[in-house]
Amino acid sequence: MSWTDLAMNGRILLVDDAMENIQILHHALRDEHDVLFALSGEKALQIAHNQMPDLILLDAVMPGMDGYEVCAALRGSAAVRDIPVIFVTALTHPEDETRALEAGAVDFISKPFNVAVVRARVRTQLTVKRQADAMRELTLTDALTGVANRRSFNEAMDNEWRRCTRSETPMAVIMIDIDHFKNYNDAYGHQAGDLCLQQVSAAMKRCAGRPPDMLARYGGEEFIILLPQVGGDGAEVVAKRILEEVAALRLPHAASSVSDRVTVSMGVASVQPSEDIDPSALIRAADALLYRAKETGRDRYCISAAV
Ligand SMILES: Nc1nc2c(ncn2[C@@H]2O[C@H](COP(=O)(O)OP(=O)(O)OP(=O)(O)O)[C@@H](O)[C@H]2O)c(=O)[nH]1
Repeated sequence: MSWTDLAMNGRILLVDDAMENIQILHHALRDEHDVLFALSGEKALQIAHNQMPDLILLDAVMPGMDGYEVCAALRGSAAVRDIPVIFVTALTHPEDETRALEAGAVDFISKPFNVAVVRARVRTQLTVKRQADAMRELTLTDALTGVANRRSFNEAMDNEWRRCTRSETPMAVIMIDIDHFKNYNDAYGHQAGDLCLQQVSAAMKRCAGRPPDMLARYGGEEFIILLPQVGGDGAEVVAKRILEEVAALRLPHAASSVSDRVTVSMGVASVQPSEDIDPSALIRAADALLYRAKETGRDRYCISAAV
């Protein structure tokens, strides 16, 4: 994506209780962006959650929920916290501007607005937002395999742990390690090793692809799968599928004592999350079971009922 593209084709949500203001802004932005609108703060929050706009242009003074309250509500919700907000308002005092910025707005446009200025400011904020998104993506993704990294996994684990505690649903994790991977590198070279990691991770991703599931690279050749709202039985189905998918890759591994193909070992653990248990206990349990899978012959999974 070029620098110019970064500033175009955004999804912009216009929030104003006066339809004529929406119309002017819509007219100004529709050629460059996909424009949504809401006539109240309440509706704006609903659309923000459902449509995930890239940017919100928000009127400060509205009946019912005003712009400051909408901004605070957006900042309080993890799902929409990062959507930038530009205040658009007839208020002209520096205190109004300060209040908007303190509420979390990234910019402030005064009414009556100049269409060219609005367009330019929207382009700027869209570019900043997209750069921030790309940066976030980089910090949460493993560069070699494209799957989540350990940091991203830890974040998801904490969030899902809380969610499963609240909803009283179980959680499972599968710790996965490629068998005799050191020998693989030694036999085929580091580049082939990298390719193997990419192929095995892609195969595993196909096995746990439901929205809350997460595959992450946990260490060098160690991966972990987070399965929220899944118990031991469900996790075992995923583990079996992984054995099959990795076998189906048919990647030669002449330096393995287990098979002439690349294989994996897994530890599968599940638990009913609660505030009394630390999420790390589940990971430790999966790790111990992975160790047992290695000890008892590799190319298999070991599972325990619950932590
Ligand atoms: N090619 C490649 N190799 C990696 C990468 N990260 C870690 N490794 C290698 O993975 C190997 C891990 O080896 P060990 O932990 O000794 O285990 P193993 O050989 O897989 O043996 P078992 O786990 O007991 O089956 C080491 O040789 C690391 O250098 C990577 O990004 N690319």
